[in-house]
Amino acid sequence: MKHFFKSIQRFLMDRPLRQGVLIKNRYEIDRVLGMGSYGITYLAKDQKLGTQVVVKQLRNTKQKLDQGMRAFQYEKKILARINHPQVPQLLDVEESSAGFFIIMDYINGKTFEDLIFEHHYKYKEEDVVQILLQVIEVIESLHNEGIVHRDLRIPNILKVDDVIYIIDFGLARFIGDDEQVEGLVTEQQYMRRTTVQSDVYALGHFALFLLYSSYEPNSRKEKSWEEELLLSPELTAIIRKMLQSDGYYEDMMHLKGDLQFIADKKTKALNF
Ligand SMILES: Nc1ncnc2c1ncn2[C@@H]1O[C@H](COP(=O)(O)OP(=O)(O)OP(=O)(O)O)[C@@H](O)[C@H]1O
Repeated sequence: MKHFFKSIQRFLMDRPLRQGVLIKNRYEIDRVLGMGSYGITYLAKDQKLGTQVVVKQLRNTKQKLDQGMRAFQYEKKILARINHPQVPQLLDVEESSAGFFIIMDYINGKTFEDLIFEHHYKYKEEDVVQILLQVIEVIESLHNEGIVHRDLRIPNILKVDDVIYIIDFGLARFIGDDEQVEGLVTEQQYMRRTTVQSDVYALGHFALFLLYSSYEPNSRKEKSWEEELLLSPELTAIIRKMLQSDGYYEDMMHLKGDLQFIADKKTKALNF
């Protein structure tokens, strides 16, 4: 019974804000975009500028938990540090009895998850090389600022008119700012390390996700991605190195160099 009342209380406390609610007397809630474990993300309107913004609210039930508050403060600090045109900019913060909110740019685009699963885009090797080069350009500058994203997946990489944007810095960390990763399975551990290699590793999976969009299975037998995708030996070697199956990339610059080599080779072949 006690447990039942507790869950009802939690449900009521964590109900998303209604449409029309004003944050900081300025940001008018429109609708919920997503509900994560610590936060609720809304699309809102900045009444002063007439623009759309994203409001991320720390769940009321998480305010008293160290972990929840730490996650909120960390995301705020990371966004405040980043100043990149392809990353949402931190616009405002509200920390009062009304709640804890981060206000940032709204990136009105399509995620690669939307593009693959809703719009049925099929990415071929050349496309993937070009997309990776664009993503790496952004990530490399984050790394130069001492930040690792640690959650580079298809729902967090967007396209707006052919320009790539990176969102969701909820798991981002300053490089070397270690934390416990016990209890995670090996693959998660790789992605959660606070080193640049965790982003390289995640981008290896991102690349495979894109490449599988144009894969048509022709047998029921389970095979490795190398056997299924039949990529060029050069791209196979690069992805294997990204996934640390065969050496590893020290940084994004080396990865970019290898990808650029493939891209240039393709252009040269076309010019003949
Ligand atoms: N700046 C932004 N611009 C556009 N859409 C955004 C932005 N930030 C978040 N979103 C969208 O809002 C939704 C929820 O975002 P968010 O990533 O913050 O939380 P989540 O994915 O639900 O949870 P978690 O924090 O556990 O990843 C996602 O669909 C995401 O695409």
